[in-house]
Amino acid sequence: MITPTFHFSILTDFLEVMNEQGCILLEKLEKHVDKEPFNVFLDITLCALDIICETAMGKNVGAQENKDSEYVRAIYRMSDLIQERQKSPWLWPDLVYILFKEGREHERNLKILHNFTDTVIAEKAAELENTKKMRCDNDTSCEESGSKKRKAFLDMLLSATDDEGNKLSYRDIREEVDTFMFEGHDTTAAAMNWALYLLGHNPEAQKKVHRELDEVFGGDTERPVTMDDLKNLRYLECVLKEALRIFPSVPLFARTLREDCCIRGYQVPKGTNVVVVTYALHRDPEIFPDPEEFKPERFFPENCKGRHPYAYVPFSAGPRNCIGQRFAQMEEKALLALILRRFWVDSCQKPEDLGITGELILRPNNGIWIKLKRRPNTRSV
Ligand code: HEM
Repeated sequence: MITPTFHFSILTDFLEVMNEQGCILLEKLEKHVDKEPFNVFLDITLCALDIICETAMGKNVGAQENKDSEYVRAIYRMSDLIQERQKSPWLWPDLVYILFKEGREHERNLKILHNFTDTVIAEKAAELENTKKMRCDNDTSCEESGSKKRKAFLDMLLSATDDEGNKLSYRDIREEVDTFMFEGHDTTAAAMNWALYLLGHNPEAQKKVHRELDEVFGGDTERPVTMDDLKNLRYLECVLKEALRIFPSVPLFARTLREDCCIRGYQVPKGTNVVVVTYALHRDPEIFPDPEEFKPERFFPENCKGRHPYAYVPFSAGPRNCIGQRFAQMEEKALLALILRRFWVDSCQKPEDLGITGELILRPNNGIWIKLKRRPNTRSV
């Protein structure tokens, strides 16, 4: 019911948001050009948060300009609380959790998030009622006093129906939007940070990205990235795939076996919980020789031939795979293109300085420290 909402035309609308928010990010990065190393992790994360808020809910929360807003603080506090709770089995029962100060804090923050989402849903539902009375040109863009109105994922959910014509309840919609808010920005933010870190350590690969960007943009560092540009950035795509191989944003996920199966000669009965550790799977030297080496060429079409489709699964696979995959790939590519067509990146950390942790998301606990230089021969228009 939801997957079709990710069709091409809405993704084009989303690219507009990515360009707008990407420009704000670029202005923030400009301040660091030719200066000391700085930690780029939060800048990229707040940009990804603004993008998901606007595309999922149609609401600009301005996190990049105001990281201290109540809603933004509640999102980050909730992530910390959830991760802490996951590691503390005695806090798992709800009745016990609420007796602890963390449990009460969890309740308070959840209320802030739900109030925000409820208000946005109510506003959108009212807006939808109003626009129904107006002429809609097609199912992705409505004409209101002559201007094209951008659609958010929430608009799609409000009008989505199943095969019998039933609509989603407000509660279902809120759950979907909240899931998107959480799944849809930390993952892409981590992926973009890891890609910058890897490029900053691999100047040859970075030069190839720059060459490709120059071919596609002709040295123009200002114009928005288009869908056609994204299609032409083939080497950058391989870079992003290789970054997700080495540092998969979701380093493991679990499934319950629905039937008995045999894994490497071991009989595993149905009902067993299995964990797919992508971080390890992606380092199988038989499939990816020198697995710790960053080699985007591994993902050239000719080099992928014959590779098992489940040897590389950063977005999982099968019926419960990631529904935001295309969105994520588009966001990563667009933002990396915006950043790299303007700047040269140097990474300032050794792998052991990263403080890699893999709880819900594979993160560098110490941030990503980079230096930026302006690229020569780029022109503003
Ligand atoms: C680089 C970015 C991303 C990566 C690596 C990623 C990876 C994954 C993985 C591995 C799963 C399966 C998790 C499990 O089964 O436990 C998943 C599920 C999911 N992802 Fe993503 N994701 C990314 C970005 C996004 C974005 C941008 C969105 C939304 C816009 C999104 C929405 C979802 C949702 C809703 C699910 C649950 C699907 C279901 O259970 O049927 N993801 N993702």
